[in-house]
Amino acid sequence: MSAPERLSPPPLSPDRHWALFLDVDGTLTPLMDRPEDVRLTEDVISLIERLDQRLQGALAVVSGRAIDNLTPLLSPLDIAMAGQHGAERRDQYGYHQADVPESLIDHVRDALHEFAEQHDGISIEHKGGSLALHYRNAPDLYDRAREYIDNLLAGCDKQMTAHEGKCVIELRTSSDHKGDAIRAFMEKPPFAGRIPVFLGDDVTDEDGFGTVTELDGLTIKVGDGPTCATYWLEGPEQVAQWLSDSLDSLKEA
Ligand SMILES: O=P(O)(O)OC[C@H]1O[C@H](O[C@H]2O[C@H](CO)[C@@H](O)[C@H](O)[C@H]2O)[C@H](O)[C@@H](O)[C@@H]1O
Repeated sequence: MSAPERLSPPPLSPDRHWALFLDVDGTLTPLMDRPEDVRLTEDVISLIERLDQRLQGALAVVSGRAIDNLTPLLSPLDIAMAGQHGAERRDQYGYHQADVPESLIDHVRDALHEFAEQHDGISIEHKGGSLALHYRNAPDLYDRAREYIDNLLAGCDKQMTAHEGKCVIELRTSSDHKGDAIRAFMEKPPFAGRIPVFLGDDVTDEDGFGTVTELDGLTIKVGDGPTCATYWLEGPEQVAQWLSDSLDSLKEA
């Protein structure tokens, strides 16, 4: 992986059939101190709605958030979604979730809350089948948090794995990743037979870029950081502009 070359993506052209996959935090919306304070603007919601119609439903958000959390965030949209980095998916075929060993999740959740109670600025997000420890408001505590998590997971026979994101350590039981979710969507209508396009900003989006590259699609990295994506956009504002340009371009069909 290398730093992106900062090649601007062209808008989606009307002569091809595209399937659009969108990350949420850092891509559709700027990062904020607290995940629960994030809102999508009405403009972005409207763009997604019109693109979803134009692409005949071949649009999905692919997020680290839980679907239960994405649903109100994206309201009133009723679109395909993958949550918890691919551990769950919801589309016209129903809801699919990787197996969740609940006693393990409960044990790890309690241990993480214990750590958070002892360390100001640390917060825990419980997503159902996975968990996240946020340290954006206490970045100096990263080393201590990572060591605590490594010890905790070693004591659980490594049935969960830890993944780094932006000021967050995500703990998952599922080995599914964003690329697996995109591949699963691409196997069925309305996605099947189309060219996938994925926009994402974080380390965990690299799995999505890898899969989309294998499927001969387009990959767009948002913001700084090493990536295997081909194209680059500076931030959520530029993403919204690209979505708007793509919508205009697709209307020409
Ligand atoms: O895959 P995404 O849709 O980008 O979700 C990744 C994680 O996003 C959220 O955390 C991040 O955004 C927060 C709000 O801006 C920020 O406070 C935090 O530091 C970031 O890591 C979300 O809370 C996580 O569950 C997602 O996995």
